[in-house]
Order: sequence, then structure tokens, then C-alpha cells
Amino acid sequence: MTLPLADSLKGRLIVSCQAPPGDPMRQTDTLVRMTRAAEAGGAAAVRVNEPEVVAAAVAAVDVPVIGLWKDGDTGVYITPTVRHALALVEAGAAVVAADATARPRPDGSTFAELVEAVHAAGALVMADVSTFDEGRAAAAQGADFVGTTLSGYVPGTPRQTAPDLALVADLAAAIPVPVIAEGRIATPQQAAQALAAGALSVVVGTAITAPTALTRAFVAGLTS
Ligand SMILES: CC(=O)N[C@H](C=O)[C@@H](O)[C@H](O)[C@H](O)COP(=O)(O)O
Repeated sequence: MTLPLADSLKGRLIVSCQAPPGDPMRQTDTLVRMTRAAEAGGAAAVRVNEPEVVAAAVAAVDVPVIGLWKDGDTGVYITPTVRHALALVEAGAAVVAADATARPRPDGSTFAELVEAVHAAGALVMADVSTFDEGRAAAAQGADFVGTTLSGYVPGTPRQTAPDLALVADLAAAIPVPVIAEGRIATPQQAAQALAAGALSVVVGTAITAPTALTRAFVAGLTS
């Protein structure tokens, strides 16, 4: 059985509307305007950080809101605990995105417990993984979507500059839940390649919604 939400995302773009701590764009109204711009441009869903922004985005757009809650920047920081996950459901997230890497969670919960709690509260779960084994485990633990979000970002693993399309293809061929390509997708061509590799849907963040990082890249290009 496919979920109605999965049908609405199939072959389409999800825009991640986030800004890092200290960035001038990190303001709820600004982030919500990004979600409205994404919707106006044809995005099938938006992905936003923190309950306050989730609640404001849910009120502002008609497309589904994927919520995450980044807490800290080391270890498990994307929706690290059941408490964070349930706060996102409370704020109206249709899908809760959470770290499903093979690392201990700060509240001692398992990923399966987080999935169970989110499902009981009435929302779906996107598992943010970094490897094939984590993706397979997340699917077995009940995740509704598996995203390649954390590939290249787990300490001790190689940093990458290109999207991990091999991971998208390997997971799409092996697991029974939809795979969402996310991370370093910088061009429409790469987004199309991710779909061709088997992704249900593609998340793009920096290349659309991060003027500070994009400006830095142009500045670096002029001086290198
Ligand atoms: C690793 C991590 O914390 N990723 C975060 C997850 O929500 C965001 O910082 C990324 O911007 C997002 O995944 C989209 O990726 P990109 O910005 O490369 O299109």
C-alpha cells in the first residue's frame, strides 16, 4: 500500500527552508516566506527546522510540512529524542524527520521507539540516514520514508561534494519504503538524476534557500 502523502511527493521537489544559527535569514517570518516561495514555485512539500517555524509554515502553506528539530551540532542532532519528535507533531508536521544513524540517541531511545511515538501521535517519519545499512534498518523499524540526508556528514566517514546517488540507487533497489534523495543536490540536472536513480522525491536546500552560503561560494570562486 502506498501512502497518499507518498503519491503526492512522487517525482517532485521538496524544498528545505532552513538557516544556520547566526544567519540573517534565521527568522521565523523570513523562513516562512521561503516556504511560500517554494510552494509558489511548485514544490510538493517543505522541510523546516524547529516547532515554532513548523507551526508558522503549517499556517502559511497548503503543501505538507516535514518538520525536524536540530539540537546541537554533534552526534545525533536532527530530532534527537522522542520529546523533540512529539513537539514537531504537536506543531502540525505531517512528517517528522529524525536521525536514524547507528549512533546512540541522547534520551536512550531507539529509532523504533521514536517511530512508534510519532505514528501514535498521527504523523509519519522520514529517517535521515548516512549508509545503506542504516537505511535498511530504518525501514525495518517502521520509517515511512528514508532520506540520504546524512551521507557524508557522520564524523569518521568521507566528506563528499556530490550528492550520494549511489546510496539512493542502492536503497531504492533494496527497501520497501520510498527513498528521498537529500544532500548536496545543487542543480536541476542532479535532481533529475536522483529521480532516475530511484528516488521518490528530491530535497533541495542550500541551492535554493541559502543566500549566505551561495554568496560565499561565488566570492570564493572569484578569489581562487
Ligand atoms: C547534514 C544536515 O544537517 N542537513 C540538514 C538537514 O536538514 C540541512 O542542513 C541541509 O541543508 C538539508 O539536508 C538539505 O541539504 P542541502 O542543503 O545540501 O541541499
